[in-house]
Amino acid sequence: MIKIGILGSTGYAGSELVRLLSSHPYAEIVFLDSRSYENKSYTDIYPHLESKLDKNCSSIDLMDDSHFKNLDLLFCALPHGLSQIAVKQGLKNKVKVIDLSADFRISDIASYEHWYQVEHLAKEEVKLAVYGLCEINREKIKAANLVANPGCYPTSILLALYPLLKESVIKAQGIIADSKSGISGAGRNLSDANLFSQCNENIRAYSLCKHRHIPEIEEQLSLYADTSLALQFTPHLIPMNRGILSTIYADMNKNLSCSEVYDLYSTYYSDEYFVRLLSGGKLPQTKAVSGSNYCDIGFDIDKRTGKIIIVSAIDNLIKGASGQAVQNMNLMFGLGEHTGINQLPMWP
Ligand SMILES: NC(=O)C1=CN([C@@H]2O[C@H](COP(=O)(O)OP(=O)(O)OC[C@H]3O[C@@H](n4cnc5c(N)ncnc54)[C@H](OP(=O)(O)O)[C@@H]3O)[C@@H](O)[C@H]2O)C=CC1
Ligand SMILES: CC(=O)N[C@@H](CCC(=O)OP(=O)(O)O)C(=O)O
Repeated sequence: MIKIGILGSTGYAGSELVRLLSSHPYAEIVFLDSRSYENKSYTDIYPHLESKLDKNCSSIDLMDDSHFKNLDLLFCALPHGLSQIAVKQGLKNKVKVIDLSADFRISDIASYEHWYQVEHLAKEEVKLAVYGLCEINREKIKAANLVANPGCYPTSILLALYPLLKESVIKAQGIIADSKSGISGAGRNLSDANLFSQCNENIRAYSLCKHRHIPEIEEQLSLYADTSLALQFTPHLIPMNRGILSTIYADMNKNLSCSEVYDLYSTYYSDEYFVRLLSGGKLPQTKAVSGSNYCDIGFDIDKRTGKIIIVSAIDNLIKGASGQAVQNMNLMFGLGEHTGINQLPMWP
């Protein structure tokens, strides 16, 4: 069994992790960290896990090495800026770490500090981190001690663009990504902007030209394209609990038909368990991936404008966070990649 500690276990990402690990055949949860619910039964907070998990929360003092003694793996599901000391302590105690925050996703520390407006306290560890987009970095993840789990918007955009940039099918400059997210993407913390009465029957764009995922996405896309690039990214909040739909516009570099582009995508993804390529005019929708670790991708080419429009859908809390984190765990511990995360989507 893999002995696991979870920091930030009561947040939305943390609680989905707990749900998935509770039925994972090789996972044993050692501690469920929480500042706010110390000594409370986890199922008092999350009743859907009743009789599946009999454990109280504990507030973990990260400076106490004894917490790491019996651990194989630490998941950090804390808000960004708070994982750095935890990761340092985990690695020092020879525990593998998967961090769900943005703290280790960006290799350019100056860029991280600029976009996140915090000083990085674990700069050396950033060099050890592998960007945990499983379909693309699988071999590196298998050997990693520290995995930076990708952001939710980045996962939906990067998987959609990877084959096209690798094969220079599209121009690297001028890509536009327009994404919509359900409200759980904002986490469980109370905020005026996330009140039901302000989100329901409402759609709004936010963080125009300055969303914190921009440097993360650009860094990865630049690697695929082998040139630096700037992405136009606009996120929207929509009145749903979960789900991300990204619509991405790019200029074609080559005069290819839809079936040729489909074949190209297939060479990258036909063996990928969690990427579903849609054909025959079908397009992704959030409900068709809800509750699952799938990323659905569809596209069309507009011959009038010379653009390809790619649409991708994920569940922000699963492939966009906790499902991908478990996929990373499976890779790091030599398990079948879909162990514990092969739930089919819910419908309706
Ligand atoms: N929500 C999503 O769709 C996604 C989230 N992520 C990432 O996962 C991480 C967790 O996100 P999410 O679960 O949404 O966030 P939440 O706000 O829902 O949960 C974070 C949890 O961390 C704990 N915590 C510990 N210290 C602090 C602190 N100083 N301030 C606030 N909370 C604290 C809190 O639990 P307690 O008080 O019990 O200790 C809180 O419930 C973030 O880094 C986020 O970026 C990544 C991809 C998608
Ligand atoms: C709807 C909403 O507010 N979404 C969050 C992004 C989700 C998240 O938690 O960020 P990471 O993926 O980097 O961890 C936001 O825009 O900040």
